[in-house]
Amino acid sequence: MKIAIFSTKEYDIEFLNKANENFGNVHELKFFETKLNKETALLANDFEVVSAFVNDDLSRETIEILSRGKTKLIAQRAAGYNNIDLKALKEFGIKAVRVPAYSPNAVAEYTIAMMLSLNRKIHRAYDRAREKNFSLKGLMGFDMKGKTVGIIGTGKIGMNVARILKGFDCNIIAYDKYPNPDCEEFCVEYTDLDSIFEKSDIITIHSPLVPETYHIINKRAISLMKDGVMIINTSRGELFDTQAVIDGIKSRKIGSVGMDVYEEESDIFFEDLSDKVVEDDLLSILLTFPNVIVTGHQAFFTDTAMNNIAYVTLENISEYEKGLELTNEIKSK
Ligand SMILES: NC(=O)c1ccc[n+]([C@@H]2O[C@H](COP(=O)([O-])OP(=O)(O)OC[C@H]3O[C@@H](n4cnc5c(N)ncnc54)[C@H](O)[C@@H]3O)[C@@H](O)[C@H]2O)c1
Repeated sequence: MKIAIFSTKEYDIEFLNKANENFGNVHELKFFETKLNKETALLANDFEVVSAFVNDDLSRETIEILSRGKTKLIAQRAAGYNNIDLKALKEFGIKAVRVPAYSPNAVAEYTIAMMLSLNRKIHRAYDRAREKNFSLKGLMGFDMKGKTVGIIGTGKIGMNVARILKGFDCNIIAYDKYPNPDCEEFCVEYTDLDSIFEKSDIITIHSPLVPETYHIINKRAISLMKDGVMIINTSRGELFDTQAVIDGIKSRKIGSVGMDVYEEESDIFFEDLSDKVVEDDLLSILLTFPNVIVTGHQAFFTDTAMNNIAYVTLENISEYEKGLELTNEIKSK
């Protein structure tokens, strides 16, 4: 089957070609480096299957253009699918599949890496050592043992964060719209959202981006938090009200922030902009703070995750091709 694969970097091509060998190279993969959006959708005119990544824009307009061509299936190479208009998919008779769990460990481990780096100021010590500055001034952290960590969203990733934090002897509290009974073994105590804000030394978010979670970290939430709180977002940028987070850092209410995602990341992340002027003022401000770590949506990026993403994407497409039930179908509500 001919598949138009958008937003591809060298590493995507490598892993998808390798996975295709497992399927006897039956899939005809056409790689497009460009993002999929209403301007580029015509490139997929002749393809029954289109594969997209997190910052591809599958809004109604894009889907309508795809529907005028041959496209019948969107294969999302990710777990989250907030970039896809599900109502439009239904309207235009296009199905979508995703990779629900390519490696929750990858994202959970990265979340912990961010926590530890911010706490122990590894990012600052690294820069200092390169300048042969071995002063410890400003590098003091805190023991993780006994600290209260609030996890918002205890699905596959949030639960793995709890599993790792149990090893640090943290006190783990959580909020989830649908609490996960499997989390109990990691000593997770469920509570309401405001209590998470009020009681946590560290808050980490692992819920999807849905209308209820949009700007879940906002001015009001921040006002309830402990002074010096650490907040980590490896989920989706829009869970942060970025301006409110910046204000919270400036007022010293927030002690540190780790962001692997950003509200306006779609034209910025995954690109090398090192010789360009970045026009995004909020991002520019965030990058000036010593107590903020911003990374470019890399929490998923391990060899295990890349293998799984490539393999499950092609398996999803094979199911479609054979007319089988789509195990990982994204159902419109
Ligand atoms: N940075 C990255 O590289 C990266 C990679 C993969 C996933 N993610 C993000 O991580 C998110 C979580 O992934 P997952 O695999 O753990 O998903 P999951 O579906 O297993 O878990 C999500 C959890 O959030 C809960 N939830 C749903 N609505 C909620 C609400 N309104 N308030 C609080 N909790 C709510 C669900 O009940 C569930 O327990 C994804 O949606 C995606 O946005 C980021």
